Amino acid sequence: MPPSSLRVVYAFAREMHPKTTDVFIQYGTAGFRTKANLLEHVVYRMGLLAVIRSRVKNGRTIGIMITASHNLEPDNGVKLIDPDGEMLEQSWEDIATRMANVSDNDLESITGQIIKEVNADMSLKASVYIGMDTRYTSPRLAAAAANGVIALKGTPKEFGIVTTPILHFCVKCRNDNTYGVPTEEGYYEKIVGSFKRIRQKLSVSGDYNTTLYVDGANGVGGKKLNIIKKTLDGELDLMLFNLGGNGGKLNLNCGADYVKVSQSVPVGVEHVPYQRVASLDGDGDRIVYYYVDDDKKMHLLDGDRIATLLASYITELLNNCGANSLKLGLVQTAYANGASTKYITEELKIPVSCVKTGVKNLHHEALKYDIGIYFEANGHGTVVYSNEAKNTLKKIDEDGDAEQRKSAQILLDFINMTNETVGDAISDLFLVETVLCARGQNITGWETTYQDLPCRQLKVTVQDRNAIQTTDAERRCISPEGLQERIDELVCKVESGRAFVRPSGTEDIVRVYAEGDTQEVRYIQGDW
Ligand SMILES: CC(=O)N[C@H]1[C@@H](OP(=O)(O)O)O[C@H](CO)[C@@H](O)[C@@H]1O
Ligand SMILES: [Mg+2]
Repeated sequence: MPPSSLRVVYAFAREMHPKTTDVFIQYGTAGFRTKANLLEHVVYRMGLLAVIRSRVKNGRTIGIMITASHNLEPDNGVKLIDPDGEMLEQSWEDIATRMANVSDNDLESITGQIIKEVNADMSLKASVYIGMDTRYTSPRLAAAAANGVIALKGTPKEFGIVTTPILHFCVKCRNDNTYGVPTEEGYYEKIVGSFKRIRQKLSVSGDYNTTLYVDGANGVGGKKLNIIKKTLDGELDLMLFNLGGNGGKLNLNCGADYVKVSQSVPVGVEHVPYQRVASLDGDGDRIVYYYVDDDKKMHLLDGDRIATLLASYITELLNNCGANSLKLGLVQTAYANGASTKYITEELKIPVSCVKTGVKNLHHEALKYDIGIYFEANGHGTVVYSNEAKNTLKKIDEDGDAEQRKSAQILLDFINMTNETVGDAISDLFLVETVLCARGQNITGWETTYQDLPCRQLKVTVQDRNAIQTTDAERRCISPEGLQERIDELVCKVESGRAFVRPSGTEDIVRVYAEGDTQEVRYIQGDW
């Protein structure tokens, strides 16, 4: 592109999407996230960067998602999606941060520098998919992203309001047409279609009940389930709550993050004892389950539970079809409940690894297995399958005996129902429902597999959260000096005690996590 036309681009940026704040913003665990009114220039610049990234990837499609997930309505955010539907490659996070913080005057020269550094051929075509969540600030930001793409002569395609995982899925399909059709309908066809196919093979039996209540967090996930609900032909009876009407506010006292962190039931949901409820987050990439008992006590079945449920079922199917040579493993973070890790290692006898917080870290570790299951305790996770795993199962489906073929077919549908690009509340919901149905199990049956250790998570505001540095997958602190020794002193007095602190990558706070064998311990050690 000749320099004169680039100059027009930057004049346009100054005019239409000026940088109005000097507050430094960083590409964190899940992209840029802050108050929506501070983001317009950042999103425009991410439009420019997505075009550069697409050209570095030979014109393959890149995604831009406008969302602040579980944050409250005044916030918003933006993140880039790489061609395989994965989170942006880590080395580009610094590039994104540089581009977001430079002054309007220096935008032109920095962009030029970056184009050189990454060796982008600016004569190539570039394609960018743009999606957004339901926030009232999202359309304006999505338009800024599209302006950025057009400015560098890329081709934007706007998907409107979609869940984050739907956009990841579409990006992947656009670059790999064997995965599916890159549209919202293509997504339903693959995920929901596979669910219905499996249901034809499994009869509803035992304690399983086809009614599922859903807390939609007043976000996009509930809205999409409302579309899906009409196509389920009675295979699953969804009762949807918190769909954004009746004055319900996005993520306010509802949704997966609220339920997990506050360990309380969301507002806006009718509570019937022992009825299982699935709670989604604002952009539909996280899910946790819960129920209330006769005493109105809430029982939470979080991401660790979902991971163990899926891992045990997949192991069972692998054994049934004689594909035991495939290596299956589970990936967690330090926030995983100690009881779940013990159950996975001692009962399921499945290898488990612990990595740093953030889905990208879990995803990459999971890819090391033939079948890698990863979940954050907060309900963000999925399963990834290697080509070797898929081919082995297809071969069994062709050559195996009747029993083996039956299990291989169920597993192949199970794979099809999985959004392998990223954690996906809708896909995970269908996976969980499939396992419970196959086992004739209700939510209390699922819960009995192990008992969670009581735990608490707190947020602490400090002057400089980056003063805290960690090691060993964030489980130990190396700075400031003396902090880890003090934690150790407290923890060693507690049976099954474990605690750690780490700076958040999405909020300006430090997170403190502690667990022990009884809830009371918390009061004895009042200063936790
Ligand atoms: C303890 C916790 O839940 N942390 C969350 C949170 O990250 P922090 O870096 O802890 O702020 O947001 C991430 C993005 O949604 C999510 O991946 C992660 O699990
Ligand atoms: Mg989310």
